[in-house]
Amino acid sequence: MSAMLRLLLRVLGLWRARRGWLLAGAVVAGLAALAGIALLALAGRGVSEGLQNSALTAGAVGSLLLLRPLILVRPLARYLERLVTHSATFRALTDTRIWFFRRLAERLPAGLGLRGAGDLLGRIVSDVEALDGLYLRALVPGAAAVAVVLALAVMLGAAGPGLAAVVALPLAAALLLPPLLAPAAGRAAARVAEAQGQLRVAAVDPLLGLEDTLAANGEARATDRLMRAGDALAQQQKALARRAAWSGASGLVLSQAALFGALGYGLAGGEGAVAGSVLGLFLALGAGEVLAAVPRAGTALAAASAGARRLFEAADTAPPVPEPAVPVAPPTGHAVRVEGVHFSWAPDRAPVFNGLSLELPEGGRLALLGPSGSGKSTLATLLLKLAAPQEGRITLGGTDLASLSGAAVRSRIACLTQDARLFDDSIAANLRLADPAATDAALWQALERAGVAEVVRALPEGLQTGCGEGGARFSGGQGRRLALARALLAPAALLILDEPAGGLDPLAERAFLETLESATQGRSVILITHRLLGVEKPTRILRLVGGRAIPAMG
Ligand SMILES: Nc1ncnc2c1ncn2[C@@H]1O[C@H](COP(=O)(O)OP(=O)(O)OP(=O)(O)O)[C@@H](O)[C@H]1O
Repeated sequence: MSAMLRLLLRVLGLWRARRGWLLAGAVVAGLAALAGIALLALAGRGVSEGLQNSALTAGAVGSLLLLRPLILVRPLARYLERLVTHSATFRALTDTRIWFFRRLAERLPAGLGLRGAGDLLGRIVSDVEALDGLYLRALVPGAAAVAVVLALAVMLGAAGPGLAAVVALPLAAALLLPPLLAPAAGRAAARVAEAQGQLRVAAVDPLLGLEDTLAANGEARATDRLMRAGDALAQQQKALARRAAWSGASGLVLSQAALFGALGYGLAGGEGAVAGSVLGLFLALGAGEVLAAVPRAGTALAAASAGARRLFEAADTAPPVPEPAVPVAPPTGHAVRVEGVHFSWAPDRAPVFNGLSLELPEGGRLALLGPSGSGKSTLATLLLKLAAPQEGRITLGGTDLASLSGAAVRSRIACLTQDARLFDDSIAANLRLADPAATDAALWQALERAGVAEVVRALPEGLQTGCGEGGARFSGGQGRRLALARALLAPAALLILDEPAGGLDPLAERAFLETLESATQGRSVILITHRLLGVEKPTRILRLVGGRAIPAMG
């Protein structure tokens, strides 16, 4: 329980900025519940006065007159409760998603790594969504139920302490159900969240690689995996539902016990106890409605803590490249020196670099060759400060990358890879990722230099044309040129081109490399490639061999 409590308290900590809304929601919910209780208390009083006196007494008339405004207040309070609690939840969950996204962005700079897209999608969508139960299905109904039980105890206590004991005690016991049931439900909810994650991976993975799935006739296997994941989820959900049903039934038993208590009080007390008994019956009925939501609070707490655990698990992994506590000011120059760098991706992985050293003066054009797996892309990752060397250092304009913020490094060094992704947005929005303040004229200039302005001009919607997911609207070559235009827009002095023409047909490849040569004039360039076609004009050629760079002849 304490682990669960810690998780839930940490979630509430994330929602600190929304505490005004959250508190207001709980207060309005408490007031709405109390309005319902007041309504039934007045009705009970009116009925018991009527039972005791044959004629309508002033008290009975007063109660009935007060009922009228309360009948209106109650639905209004309910409406307000929904409005405020849901607004509070949406705001809190939005904050959580943004917080989680930021944490992921800091922790996965070199890509998703071993975490699948489906798994992370599940965490950012469903696990965050499960947190709404903490507030909407646990804290809010809990606050309302506590307010109601307290009000009942006071009102019935005034009528007779015995009455308060037989009615309010079973209802107060119902308040203990969520904390009692939550730990066991928590384990079931954790299994449901895990199974949901597996289902999402089973669905998203084959869809992300749909062409490959179809090409390998893998639909049947993908469907089978999906079905098994669905069955496993259904089984875990059934187990959780069983727990929810048990806790619902226990809550109902306690509400019935309160009703019987009121009835028994009347029967045992004779005529003098009728008024109290009727009041007790009405109040127990009214409280039953509010308390009906309480047993479910246990499962909601469990589901929220399972979601929180998965969220924090991903959010708390150590960032691969810690930011310096006080970053130094970015240097003015942009010469690069790699000095005795040792690097491996993980302690149990073979090192990629064993004392790598190289230099690139300002304005230099370095071609970096090497067989597959020799670490060419890894060097780009280190230069972009998306990973950090375990030994040695890399300097930019004489300043160690370790003492610069990642953002400062990436504002001086831009990268274009063969996998450069166009996002499902307009051409303009895709280009402005590199420079949000760029004017339309600057966009056109970049498109011109990337040799793709003609293509865009011919589109009816021009810069506003949507690219489709992954740039599906364009051919491979066109997409590459749009990505180049984006890289050119970045005000970076050093451009890393990682297999920029990879995957294009020989003619398109040559044409694209020619465009690159002219478009990147005036900047330092590191061209990562398997082979040189002769179009490139490097000032220096190095080959990566055995984790070091040696001069090469192309
Ligand atoms: N993000 C990553 N996480 C873990 N390991 C990685 C990552 N990127 C590369 N590696 C590993 O580092 C080693 C070097 O890979 P890298 O991609 O740098 O080589 P490369 O020379 O660019 O190869 P290619 O020419 O095939 O692209 C490989 O063993 C690869 O598995």
